[in-house]
Amino acid sequence: MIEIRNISKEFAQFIVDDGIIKFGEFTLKSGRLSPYFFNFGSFNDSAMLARLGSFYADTIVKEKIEFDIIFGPAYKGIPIALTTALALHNNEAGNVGFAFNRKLQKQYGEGGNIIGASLAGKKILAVDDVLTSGRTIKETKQLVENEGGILTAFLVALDREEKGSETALSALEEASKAYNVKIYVVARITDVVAYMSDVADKEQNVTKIKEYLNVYGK
Ligand SMILES: O=P(O)(O)OC[C@H]1O[C@H](OP(=O)(O)OP(=O)(O)O)[C@H](O)[C@@H]1O
Ligand SMILES: O=C(O)c1cc(=O)[nH]c(=O)[nH]1
Repeated sequence: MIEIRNISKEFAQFIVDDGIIKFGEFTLKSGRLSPYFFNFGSFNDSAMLARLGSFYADTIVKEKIEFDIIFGPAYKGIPIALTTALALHNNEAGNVGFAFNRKLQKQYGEGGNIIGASLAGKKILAVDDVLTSGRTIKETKQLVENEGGILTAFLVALDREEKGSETALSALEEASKAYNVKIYVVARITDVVAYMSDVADKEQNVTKIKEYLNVYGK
């Protein structure tokens, strides 16, 4: 019998077991105060980075995401774009172009704020670490359009499954509709909660995430 992979479950296990999910008090970009944090900076060695890239690449293949260029919004999107492009290449899924931006415009040398493949006239898949309010999707769309590209897809490792700020929709649905972009995720916070609920000594932190989701969850 062929066993079907559950990429979301595997990713939840990876980020819990390797301590990527932190607990404490964290102020988010949205201003919300969260008891947990998906800490991208903890993917801090080559083995973890390569494994992370495989999760993005496997999701791209599984979801049959169509795009011309992978774009990584600064800062954390930059290493994600690189490791995803390399993972796709190593999977023999193909050779893909990638680009990323500088947060500050460079005034000398080659100048500008985009590095890598040209986005002009291309279908862009942006990659990022986490989706909370969707504000970064709006910012990325603007960056891509400034270069003449079309942001068609956005892939994040973790959807925190929070509510949107403008409508009754989730942040993901709200952003997808407002910016006309398909949003894909490797895993959701409920996958993380499900995995943590099966592991000893995680009850307190599971309760904290659930309490947070009772307030800010979709
Ligand atoms: O859905 P949102 O509410 O936009 O929140 C999620 C974004 O916030 C953080 O980025 P930040 O702007 O802090 O960027 P950096 O640390 O990668 O520079 C995070 O890396 C996501 O990109
Ligand atoms: O919303 C954010 O700012 C945010 C949430 C999270 O879990 N991790 C992160 O790096 N940023």
